[in-house]
Amino acid sequence: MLQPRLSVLGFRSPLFNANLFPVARVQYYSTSIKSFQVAIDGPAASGKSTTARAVASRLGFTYIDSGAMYRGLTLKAMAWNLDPTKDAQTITNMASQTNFAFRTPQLPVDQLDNARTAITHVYLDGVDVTDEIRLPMITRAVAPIAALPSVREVLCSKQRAIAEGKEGQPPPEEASADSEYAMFLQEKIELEKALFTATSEGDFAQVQSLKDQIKELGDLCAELAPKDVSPESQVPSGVVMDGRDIGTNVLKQAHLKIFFEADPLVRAKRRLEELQRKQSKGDLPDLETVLKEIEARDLSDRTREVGPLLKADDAVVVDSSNMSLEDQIQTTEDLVRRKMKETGFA
Ligand SMILES: Nc1ncnc2c1ncn2[C@@H]1O[C@H](COP(=O)(O)OP(=O)(O)O)[C@@H](O)[C@H]1O
Ligand SMILES: Nc1ccn([C@@H]2O[C@H](COP(=O)(O)OP(=O)(O)O)[C@@H](O)[C@H]2O)c(=O)n1
Repeated sequence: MLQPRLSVLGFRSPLFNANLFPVARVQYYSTSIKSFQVAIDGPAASGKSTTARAVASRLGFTYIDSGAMYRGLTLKAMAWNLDPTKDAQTITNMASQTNFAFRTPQLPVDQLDNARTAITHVYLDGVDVTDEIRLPMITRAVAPIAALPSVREVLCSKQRAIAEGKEGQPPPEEASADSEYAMFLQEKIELEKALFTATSEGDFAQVQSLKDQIKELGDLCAELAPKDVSPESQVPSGVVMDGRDIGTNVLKQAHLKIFFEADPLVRAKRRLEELQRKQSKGDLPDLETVLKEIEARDLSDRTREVGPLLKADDAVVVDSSNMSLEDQIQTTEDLVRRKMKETGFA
């Protein structure tokens, strides 16, 4: 059973937009505009997200972090005290009903420091969960949820929709809190927070009552959500998506596929350095623990039946064990630019 320890999860300021409840949206898609697609896969801490984000930023492409979606769903499942061995269907329904969105701030693209420290904001139903989804308890719990075939089906289809610009628009930076819709949404988020606390305290009467209220408010918000979007402008000129099964499954037709490799010990050292950078105080694991966790997650990711971590036959392998981050980014950017020329995109 997943243990929630939910008191540490604090939702931050809610932001609002038209895309929080996709059921209420009117959508018009253009099929004539096609993006250049780059699929990046590889094991944990091989440099996928840092490189993918930097390259996307240099090329003006959209970056999609598929792992953040599995992490986000894990966060939500833990908040509702769900167990992947027993509650697969509920977790799958939760995945379908969740709106996932990203925002990567545009930073000067030539500075390596920016590449190292840049973050992509991740929104679950309009709520910024960027920090919460990186908590070690989420990292430890994500693999069994990501192994559920029905969950993968839902999230992979959402990932394709985001790549095509049909979903995943982030909430506006300036939230407009004056509409009735925004007011109800704010209330719903407050109740979600109360639900986290009630679940962690085992107050089951309160949990049930909160769930009922959240459901009612959710229905109301879905009705009131602004329905007009202009999807034509949402189709990105290019996308870089990273994960485990992007080249083999999600974006099988990607124009370029890259598979990052790196020695497990090198990856563990990088992850530990990252933890040290982010977390100046508190309990830091030792190198051996980080290495063990990385190896366990790699094994689970490589051996699951659906969507395993696998190099696509047509993927270019980049082993970054002895590469600086700068070299890894430059090598990837060069591969993308070359392929864009070959395929008539540049
Ligand atoms: N080639 C590299 N050299 C040194 N550090 C790297 C390199 N690639 C990535 N890193 C660092 O390693 C850590 C893990 O990289 P990340 O992009 O999060 O990996 P992934 O997305 O594959 O899990 C980050 O702190 C990143 O800055
Ligand atoms: N396309 C993907 C991406 C991530 N995942 C799962 O989500 C977990 C977290 O992905 P991540 O990319 O955030 O992980 P890190 O490599 O950054 O540690 C992975 O260990 C996989 O179990 C997946 O199954 N398929």
